[in-house]
Amino acid sequence: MAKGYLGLGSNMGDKKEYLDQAVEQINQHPSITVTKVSSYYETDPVGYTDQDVFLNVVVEIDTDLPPYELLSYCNEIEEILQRKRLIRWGPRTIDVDVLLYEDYTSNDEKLTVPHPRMWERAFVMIPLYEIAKDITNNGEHIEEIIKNLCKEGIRKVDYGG
Ligand SMILES: Nc1ncnc2c1ncn2[C@@H]1O[C@H](COP(=O)(O)OP(=O)(O)OP(=O)(O)O)[C@@H](O)[C@H]1O
Ligand SMILES: Nc1nc2c(c(=O)[nH]1)N=C(CO)CN2
Repeated sequence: MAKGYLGLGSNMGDKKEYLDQAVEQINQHPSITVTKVSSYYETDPVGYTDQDVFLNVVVEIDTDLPPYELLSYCNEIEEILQRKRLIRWGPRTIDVDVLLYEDYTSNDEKLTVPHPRMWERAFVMIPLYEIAKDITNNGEHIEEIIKNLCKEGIRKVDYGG
């Protein structure tokens, strides 16, 4: 069994509903169990900025799927939830990224793990820190990494319940 972390983002339509459906789909796979879900964060768009704000969460999973099969399943969920790929870093109903998979590393274009841009993305690191306090990157603790990130444009959303 491997522990992994997935980053989810949505900035079209009912964003919370897309995130909730994606988490449900992840958990429905017979070889994946969702063990933790972060709070929801409303985040200003990074990269291509002329688009709606995102809603982001990070989930922790236990899985028997090997990394590429996990990626395929993440892509399948994006298809199911009808993500449209029109503009790079542009609007999407749902984006599911593989952030971490145990201590596995891969530099393949199809699957780069750890996700190559995660360490500089506050919309990933802040929800990740909520559910994984001991992550390190090249010996640097997640707390230190977050200290050096711009936290503007990241707002925790309380949906109640
Ligand atoms: N760790 C990873 N998680 C998800 N996709 C990955 C990963 N590493 C490489 N990829 C590849 O990245 C490709 C493009 O992914 P995608 O369109 O979701 O990028 P994006 O979400 O717009 O941007 P970003 O990768 O910066 O988050 C996918 O075809 C996928 O194979
Ligand atoms: N705030 C925010 N910005 C983004 C996001 C995202 O999920 N949240 N995803 C991107 C491509 O994966 C590009 N920019």
